[in-house]
Amino acid sequence: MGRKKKNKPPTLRSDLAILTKLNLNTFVVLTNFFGFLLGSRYLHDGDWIFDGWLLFHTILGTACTAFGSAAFNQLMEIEEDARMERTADRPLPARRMIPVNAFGIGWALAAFGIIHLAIKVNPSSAYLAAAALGTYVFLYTPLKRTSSTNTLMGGIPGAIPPMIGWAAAGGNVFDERSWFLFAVLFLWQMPHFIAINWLCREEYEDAGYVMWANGDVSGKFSSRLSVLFSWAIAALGPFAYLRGYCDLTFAIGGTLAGIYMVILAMKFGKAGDRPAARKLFLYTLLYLPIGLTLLAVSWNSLTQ
Ligand code: HEM
Ligand SMILES: CC(C)=CCC/C(C)=C/CC/C(C)=C/COP(=O)(O)OP(=O)(O)O
Repeated sequence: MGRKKKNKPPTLRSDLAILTKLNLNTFVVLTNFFGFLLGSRYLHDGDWIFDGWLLFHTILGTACTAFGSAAFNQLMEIEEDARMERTADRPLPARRMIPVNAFGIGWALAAFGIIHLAIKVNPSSAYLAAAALGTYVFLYTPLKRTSSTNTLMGGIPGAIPPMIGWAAAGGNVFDERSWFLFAVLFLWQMPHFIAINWLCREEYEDAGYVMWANGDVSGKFSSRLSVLFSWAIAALGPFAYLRGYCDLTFAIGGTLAGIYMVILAMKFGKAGDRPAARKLFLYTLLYLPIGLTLLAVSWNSLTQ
């Protein structure tokens, strides 16, 4: 997310990509897309045909809201970001962008995103996007300075985008399947972040953040937590199958993909070193497209 190696001189374009956390939010859009796909398949006899324009408006609105929320998050953490090597070269701490400009960009993007969803998609998708922005900016971001529960709270905005997609496709937000999508993303974020958190723990400590990995030199605590959440991820396969959400493809494939995460989390605990933690982090990034694709091909429709 931040630029660590200064291979190329920063440009306005690269600074905007950092301010909006383009890489991370590309994945957010991916989960949004899968939510839409699963909602459409569920409501339309398992058909792969869906409304392309509705999908376009959903992705545009969600992406802009997420980009705007990233700018607000960075506006609130200028001093902390300046103290961490990973984030020191972001445009605000590096003073290449003045806060008022970032504020304007954040406002314009977030307001456009939410209003666009409300007008072009539906009110529930707009409410969900506003809830994601609110929990990210007003709950998670300030909590990083005071409580390690911040990671659980950060899981909330990260898990809402697939629900936005589901609701945009016409799915009921309160349907158990919509909450299942929330659970997939919520659980996934834990090993994903625990690995990064451990890798950057000294920086987080120096910046004054209260995180799970603070003081965990051996990595044992971080590993135990990631093993626990990875087992929960593996259990999503049988759970979805038994609830009738999907067929055996995700039941088996999703479970195996989750078990591999358990193995990597255990190996990280044994080795307690950076390569093992990095492997776990990279695998979490791989799991997401694999797990969501398996879920999409496996997904049952309302009439099945
Ligand atoms: C509790 C929630 C989350 C936290 C605290 C978190 C934190 C982070 C951090 C600190 C990095 C940067 C690693 C680095 O600079 O080397 C990162 C990378 C990444 N995260 Fe997350 N993340 C969370 C949720 C998500 C979600 C919901 C997604 C998307 C679905 C996501 C996708 C990514 C991707 C694609 C990267 C790698 C790209 C990059 O480093 O720019 N994360 N995450
Ligand atoms: C529609 C909408 C608003 C979606 C929001 C999706 C979203 C951005 C989720 C946030 C996930 C998260 C807590 C990332 C870590 O941020 P961090 O700020 O701790 O990372 P950093 O240390 O790199 O700044």
